[in-house]
Amino acid sequence: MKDSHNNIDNQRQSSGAHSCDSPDSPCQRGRRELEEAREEIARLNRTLHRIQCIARLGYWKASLKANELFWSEAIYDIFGVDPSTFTPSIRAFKAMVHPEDLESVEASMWRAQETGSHDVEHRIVRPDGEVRWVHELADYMPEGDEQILIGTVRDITEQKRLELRLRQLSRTDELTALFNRRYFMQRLVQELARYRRYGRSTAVVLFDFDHFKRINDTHGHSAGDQALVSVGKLLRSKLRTNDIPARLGGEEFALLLPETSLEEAVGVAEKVRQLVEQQEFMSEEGHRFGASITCGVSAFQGTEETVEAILHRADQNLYEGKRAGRNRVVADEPDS
Ligand SMILES: Nc1nc2c(ncn2[C@@H]2O[C@H](COP(=O)(O)OP(=O)(O)OP(=O)(O)O)[C@@H](O)[C@H]2O)c(=O)[nH]1
Repeated sequence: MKDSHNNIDNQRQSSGAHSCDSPDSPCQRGRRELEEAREEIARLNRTLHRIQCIARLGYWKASLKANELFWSEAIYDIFGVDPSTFTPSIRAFKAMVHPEDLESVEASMWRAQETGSHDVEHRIVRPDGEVRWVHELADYMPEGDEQILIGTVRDITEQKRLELRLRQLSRTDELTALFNRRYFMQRLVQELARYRRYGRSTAVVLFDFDHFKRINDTHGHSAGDQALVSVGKLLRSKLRTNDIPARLGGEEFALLLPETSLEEAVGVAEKVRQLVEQQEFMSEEGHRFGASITCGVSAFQGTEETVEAILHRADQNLYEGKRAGRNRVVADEPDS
């Protein structure tokens, strides 16, 4: 009887059907394979995380109704929060969106339910106060009655910084740091559209230095340049923030004054004229000298108004001021 038991045990052990002790048993092999698979997944996750960090890209899944949000590790890095203490939720995410961008983020999320895609660039404010730009791209995938968004978020702060810098450069006059002619003309076209639509009064002042050639000849070309720079500083510090002071080229400047009547624009031009008159400029040898400007002022008027017409009137007024003796402001006749 005992022998027959031993035989059965031997048979079981040799077939390996029920023992996990032997390293070659299917049970142990299974455990090893499972362990290796886990390690492989962990390795892939680390690689994926690394790649996401390099690309500054994270992925997320949001359940809109349940207010649930899953974040991949890279998003915690981008948002500057600690995964061990921060629990993502749609509410918590929205609290970190820059207040000025929240409306467009929410609008894009709602639009996604119709168009199928969520695509928005916006700023976030991290807990340390740093503001970053992100680009979110997601697909809308309803599951039953749950509204699911699955997507990516990419840190585009550096790209935005360069973009903003480029935009700034493309509209800035190099010498005076005022706006350049191109930007002035773009804004003038926009303001004309606003005037036509809402009837908002907008005025233009054109001015240039009097006898600038003499300034260059007497005090040196770089003193002339410095005079232009000083006027740039003066305009930037003395005008309202939504006024557009520009250097059109050479010693010719322009002010685009939104929400400003002809009468008010004459006041602004007169103020600038007096400020320039009171300013002391410096020659290359360190000698102080004075200068003056002549201004031509015009404002949008009538239903047939064009950009060319308002600039032409302002230019004619400037010419008239030069002819009448310089250092003065000449404006359109009201309702001319
Ligand atoms: N320093 C300097 N001079 C410039 C610049 N652009 C133009 N000028 C000079 O500005 C002078 C302008 O001369 P004009 O157009 O005859 O005018 P003006 O001498 O100011 O005389 P009025 O405008 O009639 O009062 C020229 O000598 C130009 O060479 C600049 O960027 N820097």
